[in-house]
Amino acid sequence: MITVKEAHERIAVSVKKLPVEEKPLNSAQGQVLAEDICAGFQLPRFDNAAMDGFAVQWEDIRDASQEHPAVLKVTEEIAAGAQPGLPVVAGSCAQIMTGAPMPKGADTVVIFEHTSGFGGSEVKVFKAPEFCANVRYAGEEVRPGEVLLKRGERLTPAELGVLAAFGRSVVPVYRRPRIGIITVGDELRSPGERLEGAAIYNSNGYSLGSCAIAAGAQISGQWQVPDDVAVIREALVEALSASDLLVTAGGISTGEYDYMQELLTGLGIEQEFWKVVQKPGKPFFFGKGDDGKMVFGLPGNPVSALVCFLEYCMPTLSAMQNSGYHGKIEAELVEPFPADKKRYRFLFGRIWQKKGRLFCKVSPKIESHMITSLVGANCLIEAPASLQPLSAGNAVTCNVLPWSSLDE
Ligand SMILES: Nc1nc2c(c(=O)[nH]1)N[C@H]1C(S)=C(S)[C@@H](COP(=O)(O)OP(=O)(O)OC[C@H]3O[C@@H](n4cnc5c(N)ncnc54)[C@H](O)[C@@H]3O)O[C@H]1N2
Ligand code: MOO
Repeated sequence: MITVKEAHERIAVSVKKLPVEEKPLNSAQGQVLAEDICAGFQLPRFDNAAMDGFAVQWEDIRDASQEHPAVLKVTEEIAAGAQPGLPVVAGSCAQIMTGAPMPKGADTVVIFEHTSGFGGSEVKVFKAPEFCANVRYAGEEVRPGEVLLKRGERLTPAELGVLAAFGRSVVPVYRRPRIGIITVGDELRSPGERLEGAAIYNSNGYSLGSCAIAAGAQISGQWQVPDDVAVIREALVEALSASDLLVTAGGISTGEYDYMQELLTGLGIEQEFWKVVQKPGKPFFFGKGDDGKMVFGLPGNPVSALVCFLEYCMPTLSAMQNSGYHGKIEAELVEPFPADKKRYRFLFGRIWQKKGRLFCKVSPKIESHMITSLVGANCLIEAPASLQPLSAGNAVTCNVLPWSSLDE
């Protein structure tokens, strides 16, 4: 048996980064940038109107009022995407739309609500804005060559919007990890099937698959197999050839029908460790193929499987994409934490913020078969082995779930 820390270390040194690929923007969401992206041009590219109205020389309208409007000759209309034709000179102006380039000579835009309106050859201005109001200046947002996005950033709507604004149609990203998920057990049935006798529904396939997608992975296949050596072996061979990383759940303990460890090593997966001093998830297995493919053998209990995935597989999937994994934070217990006497313990719970301090408590259901202990949880709380339960007021480490956030 090895410690949680050693398990992390063994896994971390085994990670191999995935190759870089050029991906069309509209299919790159959630992938990780493989290069810094610099601005190819300034933004805005040219001075332009921030509001619909009239591009004017401020000197002409500075004293305009309802009673004494300034009257200007309208020389042209400039729509967004059009080029101005004539310069604005003293006594003249151009009707201009938001985003349209400012004509030469104009320094200010008067919004149309403060004028007699669009359409005439003359316009009355009833109210003057500040000098240079309603103009967006070339380069005020981004200078040419400026680093816009850094390698290692995950592409969310924000990054995708920025890339598109600079005309990128493809983007260099680390390939998504292809993950194979095998769930094992004679008792398993898929949701939608009829349950008979002592059968149960396969929840691990779904919860682990969902975690993998949250980590930016691509599921290469899901295999739900009975406790049958030949069938499991076939699934393992298929899944290994289709995946960069393989996760199995179930059959990894020491029961009569727990074949996974033997089958994996029999297929040439070199065992790095099997069994970690943790609760839940003691019979956790990790090994590598001679091609470096990583194999995680998770225990079948639904909470144990998820704890192992969150603690070990999520950071691995991030590291394979050269992306950092969000850090853990400390919070103060408001209720006791049932520390284990011998094993490092993980329990789902809630963390929240109050007056600048972080507090947490464990979910009411804490056993490793209780999948509903996750409902309403937003973090995984952890604590080293201790002969006494930890009391309210003690600090513990929390890992906010990747799909959750801190409560206010
Ligand atoms: N004598 C011992 N018995 C057990 C030990 C031990 O050390 N000595 N370890 C216990 C611990 S801890 C765990 S965790 C489990 C892990 O066992 P396995 O990985 O072999 O898992 P299974 O036996 O296949 O299943 C355990 C449990 O989980 C249910 N299960 C399995 N797969 C799914 C799934 N896809 N969806 C929902 N539920 C699933 C299964 O029906 C069992 O109830 O072993 C303890 N026993
Ligand atoms: O360690 Mo097992 O994973 O407690 O349930």
